Amino acid sequence: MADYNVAETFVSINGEGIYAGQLAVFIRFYGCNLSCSYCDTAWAKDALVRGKTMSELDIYEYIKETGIKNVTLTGGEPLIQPGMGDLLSLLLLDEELRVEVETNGSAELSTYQRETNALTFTMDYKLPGSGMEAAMRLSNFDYLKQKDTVKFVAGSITDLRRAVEVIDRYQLSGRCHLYFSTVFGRLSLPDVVEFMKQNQLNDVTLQLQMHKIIWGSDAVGV
Ligand SMILES: C[S@@+](CC[C@H](N)C(=O)[O-])C[C@H]1O[C@@H](n2cnc3c(N)ncnc32)[C@H](O)[C@@H]1O
Ligand SMILES: Nc1nc2[nH]cc(C(=O)O)c2c(=O)[nH]1
Ligand code: SF4
Ligand SMILES: [Mg+2]
Repeated sequence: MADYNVAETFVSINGEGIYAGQLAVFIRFYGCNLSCSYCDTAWAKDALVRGKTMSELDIYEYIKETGIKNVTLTGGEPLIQPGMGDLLSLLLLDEELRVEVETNGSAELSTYQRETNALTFTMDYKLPGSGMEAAMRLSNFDYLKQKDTVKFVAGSITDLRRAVEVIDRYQLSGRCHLYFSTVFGRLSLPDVVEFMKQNQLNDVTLQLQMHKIIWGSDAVGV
């Protein structure tokens, strides 16, 4: 039984990814090994913030108390928490739950056993504007399944061009979901759509962070 450092827990609608628009219970883990230029959750790795300690059972019981079936594990970076494999195994024993892990692309994915569609990874590929591209673990692409997602958060058209290069070079089209998002408020959205048209990006989904549209970009706990 491991203990996990949890920055916050809440129920909201999922604003991102393949379950966007559906209710989800969020477990936001404390701490991150990267430092993206645009991080909207930098407080969750601030040394002054004390996360709460929760065991696997505490987390499971909290999830069940909410009555919500979509579970999003995020952070910070969830996959640097020791014991994460045990937590995932426990959550997946409950066939009612659908677990999504938001991960930053630097953590090893091959260690997680996945016979089930109830666990999906949304893996960021950090683009040049993040300052963190060198940390990407490219071998993760080999472990992605159809229901997983590679997500590119772009702060410029240069970033979008790099995303297309990565999709082409690693032949990601058709292998998993591909999402574009913008660093919130940073890029002109018509320009992003124009870029998608120009590049005939038939397999890419543009997603806007729905929770920021609903509650504003500075709201926490939503
Ligand atoms: C806060 S991160 C936590 C999970 C993990 N550390 C990661 O980076 O994927 C969750 C998602 O929010 C995205 N994100 C962070 N800051 C953002 C911003 N300012 N605008 C748009 N998306 C942002 C990240 O790229 C990631 O896809
Ligand atoms: N409502 C809402 N949906 C989200 N989907 C992914 C989030 C994240 O921070 O990983 C997030 C978040 O912070 N809030
Ligand atoms: S990896 Fe995720 S949590 Fe860490 S700094 Fe980047 S966006 Fe923020
Ligand atoms: Mg967020």
